[in-house]
Amino acid sequence: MKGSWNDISIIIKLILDILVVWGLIYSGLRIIRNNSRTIQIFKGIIVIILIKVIAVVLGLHTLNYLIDIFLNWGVVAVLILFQPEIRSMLEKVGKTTTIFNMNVSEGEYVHMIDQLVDACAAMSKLKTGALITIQQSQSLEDYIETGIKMDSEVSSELIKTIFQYGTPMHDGAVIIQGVKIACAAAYFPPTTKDLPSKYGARHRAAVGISEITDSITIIVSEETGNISVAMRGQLTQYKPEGLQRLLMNKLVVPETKTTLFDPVLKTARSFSLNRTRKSEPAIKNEDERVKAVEIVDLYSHTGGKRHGS
Ligand SMILES: Nc1ncnc2c1ncn2[C@@H]1O[C@H](COP(=O)(O)OP(=O)(O)OP(=O)(O)O)[C@@H](O)[C@H]1O
Repeated sequence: MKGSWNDISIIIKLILDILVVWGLIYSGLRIIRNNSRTIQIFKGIIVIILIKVIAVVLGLHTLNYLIDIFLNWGVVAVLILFQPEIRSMLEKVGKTTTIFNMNVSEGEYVHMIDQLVDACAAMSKLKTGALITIQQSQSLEDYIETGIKMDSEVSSELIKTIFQYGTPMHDGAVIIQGVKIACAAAYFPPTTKDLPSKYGARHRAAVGISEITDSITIIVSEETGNISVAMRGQLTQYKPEGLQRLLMNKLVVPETKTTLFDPVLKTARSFSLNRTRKSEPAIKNEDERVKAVEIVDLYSHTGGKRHGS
Protein backbone atom coordinates (compact mmCIF):
# COMPACT_ATOMS: atom_id res chain seq x y z
CA MET A 1 0.00 0.00 0.00
CA LYS A 2 2.81 2.37 1.00
CA GLY A 3 4.59 1.52 -2.26
CA SER A 4 1.61 2.52 -4.40
CA TRP A 5 1.26 5.88 -2.57
CA ASN A 6 4.92 6.51 -3.26
CA ASP A 7 4.37 5.70 -6.94
CA ILE A 8 1.41 8.08 -7.12
CA SER A 9 3.35 10.90 -5.46
CA ILE A 10 6.28 10.34 -7.85
CA ILE A 11 3.91 10.53 -10.85
CA ILE A 12 2.24 13.69 -9.48
CA LYS A 13 5.66 15.31 -8.95
CA LEU A 14 6.70 14.32 -12.47
CA ILE A 15 3.55 15.80 -14.02
CA LEU A 16 3.95 18.95 -11.93
CA ASP A 17 7.58 19.22 -13.00
CA ILE A 18 6.67 18.87 -16.68
CA LEU A 19 3.82 21.41 -16.40
CA VAL A 20 5.98 24.02 -14.66
CA VAL A 21 8.81 23.62 -17.18
CA TRP A 22 6.25 23.75 -20.00
CA GLY A 23 4.78 26.93 -18.55
CA LEU A 24 8.22 28.55 -18.30
CA ILE A 25 9.16 27.62 -21.87
CA TYR A 26 5.76 28.81 -23.13
CA SER A 27 6.09 32.18 -21.34
CA GLY A 28 9.66 32.59 -22.60
CA LEU A 29 8.65 31.90 -26.20
CA ARG A 30 5.69 34.28 -25.88
CA ILE A 31 7.94 37.06 -24.68
CA ILE A 32 10.37 36.41 -27.50
CA ARG A 33 7.60 36.32 -30.11
CA ASN A 34 5.82 39.44 -28.85
CA ASN A 35 8.84 41.69 -28.83
CA SER A 36 10.79 42.71 -31.91
CA ARG A 37 13.95 43.27 -29.86
CA THR A 38 13.89 39.82 -28.30
CA ILE A 39 13.21 38.19 -31.69
CA GLN A 40 16.43 39.73 -33.08
CA ILE A 41 18.46 38.69 -30.03
CA PHE A 42 16.97 35.19 -30.15
CA LYS A 43 17.89 34.87 -33.84
CA GLY A 44 21.44 36.02 -33.01
CA ILE A 45 21.76 33.35 -30.31
CA ILE A 46 20.53 30.64 -32.71
CA VAL A 47 23.13 31.73 -35.32
CA ILE A 48 25.95 31.58 -32.73
CA ILE A 49 24.84 28.11 -31.59
CA LEU A 50 24.81 26.94 -35.22
CA ILE A 51 28.35 28.28 -35.76
CA LYS A 52 29.42 26.46 -32.58
CA VAL A 53 27.98 23.16 -33.86
CA ILE A 54 29.79 23.64 -37.19
CA ALA A 55 33.04 24.47 -35.35
CA VAL A 56 32.73 21.30 -33.24
CA VAL A 57 31.89 19.09 -36.22
CA LEU A 58 34.77 20.47 -38.35
CA GLY A 59 37.18 20.53 -35.41
CA LEU A 60 37.84 24.29 -35.66
CA HIS A 61 39.34 24.61 -32.17
CA THR A 62 40.16 28.31 -32.12
CA LEU A 63 36.70 29.28 -33.36
CA ASN A 64 35.18 26.88 -30.83
CA TYR A 65 37.26 28.42 -28.04
CA LEU A 66 36.19 31.94 -29.02
CA ILE A 67 32.53 30.96 -29.18
CA ASP A 68 32.80 29.32 -25.75
CA ILE A 69 34.11 32.57 -24.28
CA PHE A 70 31.36 34.47 -26.07
CA LEU A 71 28.67 32.08 -24.79
CA ASN A 72 29.95 32.26 -21.20
CA TRP A 73 29.82 36.05 -21.20
CA GLY A 74 26.66 35.88 -23.31
CA VAL A 75 24.63 34.77 -20.29
CA VAL A 76 25.51 37.99 -18.49
CA ALA A 77 24.87 40.00 -21.66
CA VAL A 78 21.46 38.37 -22.16
CA LEU A 79 20.51 39.11 -18.54
CA ILE A 80 21.39 42.78 -19.08
CA LEU A 81 19.75 43.02 -22.50
CA PHE A 82 16.59 41.22 -21.39
CA GLN A 83 16.35 43.04 -18.08
CA PRO A 84 13.04 44.80 -18.93
CA GLU A 85 11.49 41.55 -20.19
CA ILE A 86 12.71 39.53 -17.19
CA ARG A 87 11.39 42.20 -14.91
CA SER A 88 7.97 42.31 -16.56
CA MET A 89 7.83 38.51 -16.49
CA LEU A 90 8.53 38.47 -12.76
CA GLU A 91 5.97 41.21 -12.23
CA LYS A 92 3.48 39.15 -14.17
CA VAL A 93 4.09 36.16 -11.94
CA GLY A 94 3.25 38.25 -8.89
CA LYS A 95 0.35 40.11 -10.37
CA THR A 96 -2.02 38.19 -12.58
CA THR A 97 -5.04 39.68 -14.32
CA THR A 98 -7.36 37.82 -12.00
CA ILE A 99 -5.79 39.32 -8.91
CA PHE A 100 -5.68 42.75 -10.52
CA ASN A 101 -9.34 42.59 -11.51
CA MET A 102 -10.44 41.57 -8.05
CA ASN A 103 -10.33 45.15 -6.80
CA VAL A 104 -12.73 46.43 -9.42
CA SER A 105 -16.32 45.32 -9.84
CA GLU A 106 -17.87 44.54 -13.20
CA GLY A 107 -20.22 47.53 -12.86
CA GLU A 108 -17.30 49.89 -12.28
CA TYR A 109 -15.55 48.59 -15.40
CA VAL A 110 -18.72 49.00 -17.47
CA HIS A 111 -19.05 52.58 -16.26
CA MET A 112 -15.37 53.29 -16.98
CA ILE A 113 -15.68 51.86 -20.50
CA ASP A 114 -18.80 53.94 -21.19
CA GLN A 115 -17.01 57.10 -20.12
CA LEU A 116 -13.89 56.24 -22.08
CA VAL A 117 -15.75 55.40 -25.29
CA ASP A 118 -17.89 58.49 -24.94
CA ALA A 119 -14.74 60.64 -24.66
CA CYS A 120 -13.07 58.90 -27.63
CA ALA A 121 -16.18 59.33 -29.80
CA ALA A 122 -16.34 63.03 -28.94
CA MET A 123 -12.57 63.55 -29.50
CA SER A 124 -12.84 61.63 -32.77
CA LYS A 125 -15.55 64.00 -34.01
CA LEU A 126 -13.56 67.07 -33.02
CA LYS A 127 -10.26 65.55 -34.20
CA THR A 128 -8.64 65.96 -30.84
CA GLY A 129 -5.52 63.81 -30.65
CA ALA A 130 -5.41 61.39 -27.73
CA LEU A 131 -3.36 58.48 -26.44
CA ILE A 132 -4.87 56.35 -23.65
CA THR A 133 -3.37 53.15 -22.29
CA ILE A 134 -5.19 50.68 -20.10
CA GLN A 135 -2.98 48.58 -17.88
CA GLN A 136 -3.62 44.86 -17.98
CA SER A 137 -1.64 42.28 -16.05
CA GLN A 138 1.79 43.83 -16.64
CA SER A 139 2.59 46.85 -14.53
CA LEU A 140 2.99 50.26 -16.21
CA GLU A 141 4.50 51.88 -13.10
CA ASP A 142 7.74 52.75 -14.93
CA TYR A 143 5.78 54.71 -17.52
CA ILE A 144 3.50 56.33 -14.95
CA GLU A 145 6.68 57.74 -13.41
CA THR A 146 7.38 59.62 -16.65
CA GLY A 147 4.05 61.46 -16.53
CA ILE A 148 2.08 63.69 -14.21
CA LYS A 149 0.56 61.52 -11.51
CA MET A 150 -3.18 61.58 -10.95
CA ASP A 151 -5.60 59.37 -9.08
CA SER A 152 -8.96 60.22 -10.58
CA GLU A 153 -12.02 58.29 -11.63
CA VAL A 154 -12.23 57.97 -15.41
CA SER A 155 -14.79 60.41 -16.69
CA SER A 156 -15.51 61.51 -20.21
CA GLU A 157 -15.22 65.18 -19.27
CA LEU A 158 -11.86 64.71 -17.56
CA ILE A 159 -10.35 62.82 -20.50
CA LYS A 160 -11.60 65.41 -22.98
CA THR A 161 -10.17 68.18 -20.81
CA ILE A 162 -6.78 66.49 -20.52
CA PHE A 163 -6.41 66.15 -24.28
CA GLN A 164 -7.79 69.55 -25.14
CA TYR A 165 -5.18 71.24 -27.28
CA GLY A 166 -3.08 73.75 -25.40
CA THR A 167 -3.64 72.33 -21.91
CA PRO A 168 -0.45 71.46 -20.01
CA MET A 169 -1.19 67.72 -19.98
CA HIS A 170 -2.37 67.14 -23.54
CA ASP A 171 1.05 65.92 -24.72
CA GLY A 172 1.78 62.28 -24.03
CA ALA A 173 -0.37 59.44 -22.77
CA VAL A 174 -3.00 58.91 -20.13
CA ILE A 175 -2.55 55.64 -18.25
CA ILE A 176 -5.55 53.92 -16.70
CA GLN A 177 -5.13 51.44 -13.87
CA GLY A 178 -8.34 49.64 -13.00
CA VAL A 179 -10.98 52.36 -13.33
CA LYS A 180 -8.73 55.25 -12.42
CA ILE A 181 -6.52 57.60 -14.37
CA ALA A 182 -3.09 57.01 -12.86
CA CYS A 183 -1.31 59.71 -14.83
CA ALA A 184 -1.33 61.98 -17.86
CA ALA A 185 1.48 63.12 -20.14
CA ALA A 186 3.35 59.81 -19.91
CA TYR A 187 6.08 58.96 -22.38
CA PHE A 188 6.27 55.58 -24.12
CA PRO A 189 9.24 54.14 -26.01
CA PRO A 190 8.20 54.30 -29.67
CA THR A 191 8.27 51.19 -31.82
CA THR A 192 11.33 50.70 -33.99
CA LYS A 193 9.23 49.12 -36.74
CA ASP A 194 8.66 50.87 -40.03
CA LEU A 195 5.10 52.12 -39.87
CA PRO A 196 3.42 53.61 -42.93
CA SER A 197 4.38 57.27 -43.12
CA LYS A 198 0.86 58.46 -42.31
CA TYR A 199 1.39 57.24 -38.75
CA GLY A 200 3.36 59.65 -36.65
CA ALA A 201 4.83 59.76 -33.18
CA ARG A 202 1.57 59.10 -31.33
CA HIS A 203 0.89 55.85 -33.18
CA ARG A 204 4.55 54.82 -32.89
CA ALA A 205 4.36 55.31 -29.13
CA ALA A 206 1.13 53.27 -28.95
CA VAL A 207 2.57 50.36 -30.93
CA GLY A 208 5.77 50.61 -28.88
CA ILE A 209 4.06 50.15 -25.53
CA SER A 210 1.91 47.34 -26.94
CA GLU A 211 5.06 45.46 -27.98
CA ILE A 212 6.56 45.42 -24.53
CA THR A 213 3.47 45.08 -22.33
CA ASP A 214 0.05 43.46 -22.57
CA SER A 215 -1.69 46.84 -22.25
CA ILE A 216 -4.51 48.10 -24.47
CA THR A 217 -3.82 51.50 -26.04
CA ILE A 218 -6.42 53.69 -27.68
CA ILE A 219 -5.30 56.36 -30.12
CA VAL A 220 -7.47 59.13 -31.51
CA SER A 221 -5.83 60.69 -34.51
CA GLU A 222 -5.58 64.45 -34.57
CA GLU A 223 -5.31 64.35 -38.34
CA THR A 224 -8.18 62.03 -39.28
CA GLY A 225 -10.18 61.59 -36.08
CA ASN A 226 -9.81 57.82 -36.51
CA ILE A 227 -9.88 55.67 -33.41
CA SER A 228 -7.32 52.88 -33.33
CA VAL A 229 -6.26 50.36 -30.75
CA ALA A 230 -2.74 49.02 -30.32
CA MET A 231 -2.48 45.59 -28.77
CA ARG A 232 0.40 43.14 -28.91
CA GLY A 233 2.08 45.18 -31.61
CA GLN A 234 -0.96 45.37 -33.88
CA LEU A 235 -2.90 48.43 -34.80
CA THR A 236 -6.60 48.10 -35.55
CA GLN A 237 -9.10 50.79 -36.34
CA TYR A 238 -12.48 50.83 -34.63
CA LYS A 239 -15.69 52.73 -34.69
CA PRO A 240 -16.80 53.80 -31.20
CA GLU A 241 -19.20 50.86 -30.88
CA GLY A 242 -16.45 48.46 -31.93
CA LEU A 243 -14.16 49.97 -29.32
CA GLN A 244 -16.87 49.54 -26.70
CA ARG A 245 -17.29 45.92 -27.62
CA LEU A 246 -13.56 45.24 -27.61
CA LEU A 247 -13.12 46.80 -24.18
CA MET A 248 -16.09 44.91 -22.79
CA ASN A 249 -14.64 41.67 -24.12
CA LYS A 250 -11.19 42.38 -22.76
CA LEU A 251 -12.01 43.93 -19.41
CA VAL A 252 -15.44 42.81 -18.32
CA VAL A 253 -15.87 39.29 -19.62
CA PRO A 254 -14.48 37.40 -16.66
CA GLU A 255 -11.21 35.68 -17.34
CA THR A 256 -11.30 32.02 -16.51
CA LYS A 257 -9.11 31.32 -13.53
CA THR A 258 -5.48 30.80 -14.40
CA THR A 259 -4.30 27.28 -13.82
CA LEU A 260 -1.10 25.43 -14.46
CA PHE A 261 -2.79 23.76 -17.43
CA ASP A 262 -3.43 27.10 -19.15
CA PRO A 263 -0.23 27.20 -21.22
CA VAL A 264 -0.94 23.67 -22.49
CA LEU A 265 -4.56 24.50 -23.31
CA LYS A 266 -3.60 27.81 -24.95
CA THR A 267 -1.03 26.13 -27.17
CA ALA A 268 -3.51 23.45 -28.19
CA ARG A 269 -6.18 26.09 -28.88
CA SER A 270 -3.89 28.31 -30.96
CA PHE A 271 -2.66 25.23 -32.84
CA SER A 272 -6.22 24.25 -33.76
CA LEU A 273 -7.08 27.90 -34.61
CA ASN A 274 -4.10 28.10 -36.97
CA ARG A 275 -5.17 24.92 -38.67
CA THR A 276 -8.72 26.20 -39.09
CA ARG A 277 -7.43 29.49 -40.52
CA LYS A 278 -5.26 27.72 -43.03
CA SER A 279 -8.07 25.50 -44.24
CA GLU A 280 -10.82 28.16 -44.32
CA PRO A 281 -10.98 31.13 -46.67
CA ALA A 282 -10.71 34.43 -44.79
CA ILE A 283 -14.08 35.74 -43.67
CA LYS A 284 -14.39 39.27 -45.01
CA ASN A 285 -16.06 41.99 -42.98
CA GLU A 286 -17.32 39.55 -40.42
CA ASP A 287 -18.07 42.44 -38.14
CA GLU A 288 -18.41 45.81 -39.82
CA ARG A 289 -17.84 47.60 -36.56
CA VAL A 290 -14.43 46.07 -36.06
CA LYS A 291 -12.38 47.03 -39.05
CA ALA A 292 -8.67 46.50 -39.41
CA VAL A 293 -6.61 49.35 -40.76
CA GLU A 294 -3.09 49.02 -42.19
CA ILE A 295 -1.61 46.51 -40.01
CA VAL A 296 1.46 47.19 -38.40
CA ASP A 297 1.38 43.50 -38.24
CA LEU A 298 4.41 42.50 -36.46
CA TYR A 299 3.78 39.06 -35.22
CA SER A 300 1.08 37.68 -37.48
CA HIS A 301 -1.87 36.21 -35.68
CA THR A 302 -1.27 37.20 -32.05
CA GLY A 303 -3.75 40.06 -31.94
CA GLY A 304 -5.88 38.95 -34.82
CA LYS A 305 -8.61 37.24 -32.87
CA ARG A 306 -11.89 37.91 -34.59
CA HIS A 307 -14.76 39.11 -32.60
CA GLY A 308 -17.57 36.75 -32.18
CA SER A 309 -15.24 33.80 -32.71
N1 LIG B 1 6.78 58.62 -27.24
C1 LIG B 1 5.62 59.22 -26.97
N2 LIG B 1 4.95 58.89 -25.83
C2 LIG B 1 3.78 59.47 -25.57
N3 LIG B 1 3.17 60.36 -26.37
C3 LIG B 1 3.78 60.73 -27.50
C4 LIG B 1 5.03 60.16 -27.86
N4 LIG B 1 5.41 60.69 -29.05
C5 LIG B 1 4.43 61.53 -29.40
N5 LIG B 1 3.44 61.56 -28.49
C6 LIG B 1 2.21 62.35 -28.56
O1 LIG B 1 1.81 62.44 -29.92
C7 LIG B 1 1.75 63.80 -30.34
C8 LIG B 1 2.31 63.95 -31.72
O2 LIG B 1 1.64 63.14 -32.54
P1 LIG B 1 1.91 63.07 -34.12
O3 LIG B 1 1.04 64.09 -34.80
O4 LIG B 1 3.36 63.05 -34.43
O5 LIG B 1 1.41 61.59 -34.25
P2 LIG B 1 0.45 60.85 -35.28
O6 LIG B 1 0.68 59.40 -35.02
O7 LIG B 1 0.66 61.39 -36.67
O8 LIG B 1 -0.98 61.19 -34.77
P3 LIG B 1 -2.09 62.13 -35.38
O9 LIG B 1 -2.80 61.28 -36.40
O10 LIG B 1 -2.89 62.43 -34.18
O11 LIG B 1 -1.40 63.33 -35.98
C9 LIG B 1 2.59 64.56 -29.35
O12 LIG B 1 2.07 65.85 -29.21
C10 LIG B 1 2.43 63.75 -28.08
O13 LIG B 1 1.26 64.16 -27.41
